[in-house]
Amino acid sequence: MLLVADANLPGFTRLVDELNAQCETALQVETYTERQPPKALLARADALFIRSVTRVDAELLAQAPQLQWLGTATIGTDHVDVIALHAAGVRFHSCPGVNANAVGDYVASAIAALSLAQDALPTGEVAIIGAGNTGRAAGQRLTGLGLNVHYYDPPLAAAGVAEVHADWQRVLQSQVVSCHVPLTVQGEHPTRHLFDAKALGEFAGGEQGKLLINASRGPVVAEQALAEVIAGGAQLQAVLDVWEHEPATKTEVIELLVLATPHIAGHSFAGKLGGSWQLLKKWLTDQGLALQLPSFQQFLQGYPEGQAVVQQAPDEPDWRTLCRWILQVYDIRKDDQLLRRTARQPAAFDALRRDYAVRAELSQLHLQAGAWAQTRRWQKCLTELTFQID
Ligand SMILES: NC(=O)c1ccc[n+]([C@@H]2O[C@H](COP(=O)([O-])OP(=O)(O)OC[C@H]3O[C@@H](n4cnc5c(N)ncnc54)[C@H](O)[C@@H]3O)[C@@H](O)[C@H]2O)c1
Ligand SMILES: O=C(O)[C@H](O)[C@H](O)COP(=O)(O)O
Repeated sequence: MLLVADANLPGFTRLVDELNAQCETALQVETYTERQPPKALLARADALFIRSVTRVDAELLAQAPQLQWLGTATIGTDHVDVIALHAAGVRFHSCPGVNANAVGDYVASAIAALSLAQDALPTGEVAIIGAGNTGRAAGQRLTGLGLNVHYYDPPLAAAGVAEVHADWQRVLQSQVVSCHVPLTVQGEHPTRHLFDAKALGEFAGGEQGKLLINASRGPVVAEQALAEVIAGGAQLQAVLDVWEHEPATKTEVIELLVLATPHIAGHSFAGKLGGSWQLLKKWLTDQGLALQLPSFQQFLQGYPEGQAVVQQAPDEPDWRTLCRWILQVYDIRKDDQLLRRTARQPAAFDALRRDYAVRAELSQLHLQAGAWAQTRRWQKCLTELTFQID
C-alpha cells in the first residue's frame, strides 16, 4: 500500500512508523516537494495526502489509476474538484477546524501589532465575516482584548443560529472587518469578490479609519480594487494573508498594506501537526485497520515545539501588556518583514511557506499570575485569549 504525501506534513512519516511497528505488511510512504506530485508517484499511489497548494482535478486523477483515497490537511477545499473525485470513486476528507486556533491567533496578532503602533485599540465594532471555526476563534480572541465583536453569516442566520446576523450595512459601518469564509462562486451567498470595488468603497467611505483583514482565500477580496481604494486616499488599512493569484503577489499591492503575509495564518506547529494526525486517523478508520495512533495531545507533547511558553505576570495587565504577550507568542510583523524582503517570485512565496519557522499558539502561553487573575472578569478574558494560568 503506497501513501503519497506532501513533504510539508510534519509528523506524517513518524506516525506511519508507529503504525508500521504494529503491523506485518509495511505501509510505504513517499513524499513530494513541488505543488503537484510527480506523475511517477501518482501512477502508484493508493492514497494521497495533500496541502492546499496541490490542485486535484480530473487531469490529476487520470494520472492516478490506483488512487482510492484523498485527504487534504487543510480546512479549505477549493483546490479539490469534488465532482471529479466522486466520478473517479475516490473517497475524500478535509480537516475542518484543524488550524482555526492559528488563524484566531493571526488576527489577534494583527490587531495587537497595529494597536500598539497606533497606541489605541479599535473602539468601533468588529465584523467577523463567517462564524465558523476560524471566525469564532478570531472573534473570541478579539473579545478577550475588549473589542466589540459581531458575526455576519447569512447561511447560519437563515438556519436560525443565534448570535449571528445577515445585516450587510452593519458590516460596512464597522471599524474592523475580518474575513473567514470559504471561497465559493455559486449558491445563494457566493464569497468570490464579496469585497468588490463597491463594497470596499462603501466600507472605506467616511471619516473613521477602517481596517480590513483577509485570512480566508484571496479572491474573497478584489485585490486590484482594494489597491485602488487605498491608493485613492481612503482611510483604509488592510492586512492580507491570502492573495488573488497565489503564489503570485504584486509589489505595488503589498506596499499599500499595513501587514502582508504569505498564506501562513493557519501555520502554527500544532495546526500543521494536527493536519497530519487527523488525516491518518481518518484514513485508518476508512481502511478498517485496527492500528492505534497516539492521542493528539500525546503526539504534540512529544515535540519540544508543543511545550509551554512561560510568562511572569505578577501585576494586573493593561491592554498594551495583553498585546505584548500575544506578540511574544506569535509576532505577525516578522512574517510581514519576510514577505516584503522576498523577491516577488511565485517560487519564493512557496519557499516562505514550505520553510516556515515553527510557530507556537497563544494557548501555549502560561501566565505565572498574581491574585489579579482570579477574578471572574480576568478568568473570562484570559480564557478568551486562550492563555493558561499556572
Ligand atoms: N489563511 C489560512 O491559512 C487559512 C487557514 C484556515 C482556513 N482558511 C480559509 O478560511 C475558510 C473558513 O474557515 P473556517 O474554518 O472558518 O470554515 P467554516 O466552514 O467553519 O466556517 C465558514 C463560515 O462561513 C459562512 N459563510 C459562507 N458563505 C458566507 C457568506 N457569503 N457570508 C458570510 N458568511 C458565509 C458559513 O456559513 C460558515 O459558518 C476556509 O474555507 C479556508 O478557505 C484559511
Ligand atoms: O485552508 C486551510 O486550512 C489553510 O489555508 C491552510 O493552512 C493552507 O496552507 P497550506 O495547506 O497550503 O500549507
